[in-house]
Amino acid sequence: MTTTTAVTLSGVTRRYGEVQAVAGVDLTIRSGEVVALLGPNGAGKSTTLEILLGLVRPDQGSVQLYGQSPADAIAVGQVGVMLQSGGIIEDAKVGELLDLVAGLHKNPLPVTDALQRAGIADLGNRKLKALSGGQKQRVRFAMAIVAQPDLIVLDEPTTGMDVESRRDFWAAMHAETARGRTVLFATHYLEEADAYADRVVLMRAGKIVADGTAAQIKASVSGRTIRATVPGADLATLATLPGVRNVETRGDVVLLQCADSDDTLRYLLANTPAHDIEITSADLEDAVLAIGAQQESAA
Ligand SMILES: Nc1ncnc2c1ncn2[C@@H]1O[C@H](COP(=O)(O)OP(=O)(O)OP(=O)(O)O)[C@@H](O)[C@H]1O
Repeated sequence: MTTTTAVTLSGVTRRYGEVQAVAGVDLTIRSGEVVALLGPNGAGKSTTLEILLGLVRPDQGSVQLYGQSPADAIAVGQVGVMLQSGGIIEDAKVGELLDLVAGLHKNPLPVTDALQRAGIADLGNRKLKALSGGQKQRVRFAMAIVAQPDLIVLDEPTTGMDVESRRDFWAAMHAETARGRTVLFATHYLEEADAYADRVVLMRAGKIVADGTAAQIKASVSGRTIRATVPGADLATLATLPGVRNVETRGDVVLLQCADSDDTLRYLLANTPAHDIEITSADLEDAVLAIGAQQESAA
């Protein structure tokens, strides 16, 4: 089987007034990859997906999906989309809406199959406006897969779902990826990226700041954050301690991102009046900060 390229973004930028929402993104996704686009609020994930889908024009750069424009790829049913809002007709019944979407495509799944795969086989006769947020997300998922697309693009698909629904949703998604579909999803959650993606693309301030497997990303941000009250802290000295990646202050509170928190802790206790010390594992925010700090110091 030859490997085709599903997505090519080259030098894509997009500005909204003062905000550089996307600041030069190059991204290639091969057919069959499951890619998480990870990053904090405002990182540029949604704008990147909107550009990729041809919903927003980039100021610069180009986009191809399967070697075509996004509009052409979507028109032939190669792309299924699940965005955060829109796409739903509140007064319609779930089955009617799916019939409508299926009718736009050449080779759709039977609607009952799409509903079943999305875990909402029992909701076909319910009106959209009577559904919970999580159930509506399932309907959006059914709409995304009914055309049997090669590529599924999802923007924060599990928003509004409880833990059990999230788990069911990802099981349904897993069944789609097992069918060889290419998946690109935006998320805030490192755990979702970790569990479900082969590849994690980390965005910050409109740029891709890391791109690799979840294991590679985690290895690059391994370490701990020490949070301590350090009256009169000498930040310059703290920043030069071996293994300290980043130092920030909030008043008297110092936050130290450390590769080796034991060594840093020993130093703080021996040489400073540090107290109220807490040590936590790096979470996504720490990861983004740590990788961002590395990028800035390398620039
Ligand atoms: N239509 C718009 N008009 C003005 N500013 C916008 C618009 N869309 C996005 N932005 C701005 O561009 C930046 C990137 O936003 P974007 O929604 O792409 O980020 P995101 O990573 O998807 O964030 P979130 O996780 O909160 O959805 C933000 O500062 C946002 O306020």
